[in-house]
Amino acid sequence: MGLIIRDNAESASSYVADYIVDRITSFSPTQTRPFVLGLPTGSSPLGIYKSLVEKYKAGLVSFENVITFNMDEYISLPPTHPQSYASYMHDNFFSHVNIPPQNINLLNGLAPDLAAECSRYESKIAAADGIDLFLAGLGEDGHLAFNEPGSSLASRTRVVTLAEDTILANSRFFDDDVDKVPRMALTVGVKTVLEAKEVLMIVLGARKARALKKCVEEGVSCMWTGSALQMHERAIVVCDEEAAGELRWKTVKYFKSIEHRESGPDHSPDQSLPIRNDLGASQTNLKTAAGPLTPESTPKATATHTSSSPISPVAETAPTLLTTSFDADQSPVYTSLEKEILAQPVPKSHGLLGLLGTSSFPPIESATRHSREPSRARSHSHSQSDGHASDGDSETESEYIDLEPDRMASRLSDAAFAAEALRRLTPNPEEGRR
Ligand SMILES: O=P(O)(O)OC[C@H]1O[C@](O)(CO)[C@@H](O)[C@@H]1O
Repeated sequence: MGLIIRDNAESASSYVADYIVDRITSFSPTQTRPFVLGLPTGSSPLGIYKSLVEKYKAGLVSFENVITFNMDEYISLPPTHPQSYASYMHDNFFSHVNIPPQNINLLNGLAPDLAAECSRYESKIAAADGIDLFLAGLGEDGHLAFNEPGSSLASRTRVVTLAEDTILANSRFFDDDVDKVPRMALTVGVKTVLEAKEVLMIVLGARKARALKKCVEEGVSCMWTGSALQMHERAIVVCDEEAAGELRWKTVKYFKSIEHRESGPDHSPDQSLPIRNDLGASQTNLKTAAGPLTPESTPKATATHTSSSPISPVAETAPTLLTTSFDADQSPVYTSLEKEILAQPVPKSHGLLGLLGTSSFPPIESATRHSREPSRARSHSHSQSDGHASDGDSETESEYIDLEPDRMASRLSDAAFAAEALRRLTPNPEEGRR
């Protein structure tokens, strides 16, 4: 999952609008090969729709060969109701662009058989050969479409009961009267969204900060269904600074650094947008924890491995960035980012050394304590004084600080090998001072 952080809602929305326009134009849709776009409602996408309408009016994009599927609709509101999502889409987008009415797909919250309506919708998505790009928002309770906390991550289009949090949040569109908010809705499922070829999620404002943190920094959970995007190979979350307000500094720094490293001082942030490549299909400059994929950073002659498994944005970074490509002399070909990582000092962690595959190991150290008996005594007296039970063998981290040559080396049968082992061991600096 990639994360793009912009200063404010306007620049985040314009990033997304540029992205969508680029995807549609590079796809070059035709009547027989239309571009299929999934769409959300709510306050978050308003700036995106405004920008898309402007771009259409400026002749930068056409929706003539675009098919849309909206993600959700309230049950019981007629399409003409000002707060129905059908009205919302008509007012904010469809009536301003050249999309043919037959290309618009909306869930009908008044259908006599709601279950049949949901199956019809899934079949229609399948008949359109799936959704190319699903634009999504995020609820304050972390919902993706109307997949409220507890929704199955394998769910499909269905009838749902809205959560109290959502009813409260959406009451602002119903004269602040919670009683006017419908209690039920139709929504595409989490799996329906995950099956899209690409997902872009817009998250704006401080009231989404907690949900964004849950979805980006914590595990995939049915209690925060937006977190399911971690399982998608082509998912990007675009947020503003306010929504990013509860993310860890490490997370923000990491994702910003990917963008900056990619674009560099001479490149505009537009370099982060999808770029059409000469293979015919449009290729997206995705920001993943395994590094961005761009035609520039992925020369055709080389193969760059990017993991398709969910990757924590916070934890492991460097090991996943190593390119597995080689030039004619079988020497590894590294990107500038990888060269930068490889130039960094080798961490003094034995666990990472193996992953880095370097031969410059630091001297072998033994974790054997200088003397076990005094340590036991310390541990024992400590456990007695603080009143906690102890088996008398507990070992605290501080007890491991004193290192000495591994005495086991002297027991090696091969004398030359033992001498070499002893020579390479690091003596305990305290030893000499005693
Ligand atoms: O942007 P808002 O108004 O906070 O709504 C969040 C999300 O909730 C929904 O309204 C319900 O799915 C989405 O369409 C929207 O993305």
